[in-house]
Amino acid sequence: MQRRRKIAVLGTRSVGKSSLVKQFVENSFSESYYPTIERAYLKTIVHNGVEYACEIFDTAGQDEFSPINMQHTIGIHGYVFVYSITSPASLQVIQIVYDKLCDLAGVTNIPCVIVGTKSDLASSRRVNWVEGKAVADAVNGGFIEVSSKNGNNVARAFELCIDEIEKRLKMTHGVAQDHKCTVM
Ligand SMILES: Nc1nc2c(ncn2[C@@H]2O[C@H](COP(=O)(O)OP(=O)(O)OP(=O)(O)O)[C@@H](O)[C@H]2O)c(=O)[nH]1
Repeated sequence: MQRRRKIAVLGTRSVGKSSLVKQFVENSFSESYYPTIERAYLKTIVHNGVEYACEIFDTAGQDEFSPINMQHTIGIHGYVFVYSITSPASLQVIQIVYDKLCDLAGVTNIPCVIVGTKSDLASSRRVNWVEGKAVADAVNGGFIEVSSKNGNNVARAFELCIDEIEKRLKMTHGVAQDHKCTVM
């Protein structure tokens, strides 16, 4: 049976959210930067022998002052929080956005994966692997570094998000079901 999973991709501006989603869904990458308004993508994947119909919401960038859009909470099963390995500030924003989401939802934990993008830009790296992993550990989420330019680890990032969602559904329902793990 196919399972439907809704995933929201959050993170500050220009970290590579759209590039990550487009590489995953369309296997394409562009060096150009077009600020995102908001867009949903559909992609079906098979992971651990189960078919998942994923609805992926690519959001406009948030910063530490952005209010959380309610559309980013209702019906969402899990989150991909994106920062760039070239920007320490973008990693800090993740913790802030995560805390705001938890406050809004009245929960202490949200199924998520922390994704460090632009891993191909080794000479511009300003956030090391350990620093990214520490934030992921603090929010109890998965962690991975990816390059949307060369495709490295992109699919794995979404599989890790599915893993976190399934873990949560098993905890709340005893067995992974098609329920929405609505954080509201
Ligand atoms: N080298 C490299 N560049 C990347 C990578 N991912 C994104 N970029 C570049 O970074 C810039 C911003 O990427 P976007 O995907 O538009 O970023 P975004 O987070 O969706 O931006 P907003 O819509 O403003 O929130 C673009 O010029 C991309 O080409 C990557 O993995 N490697």
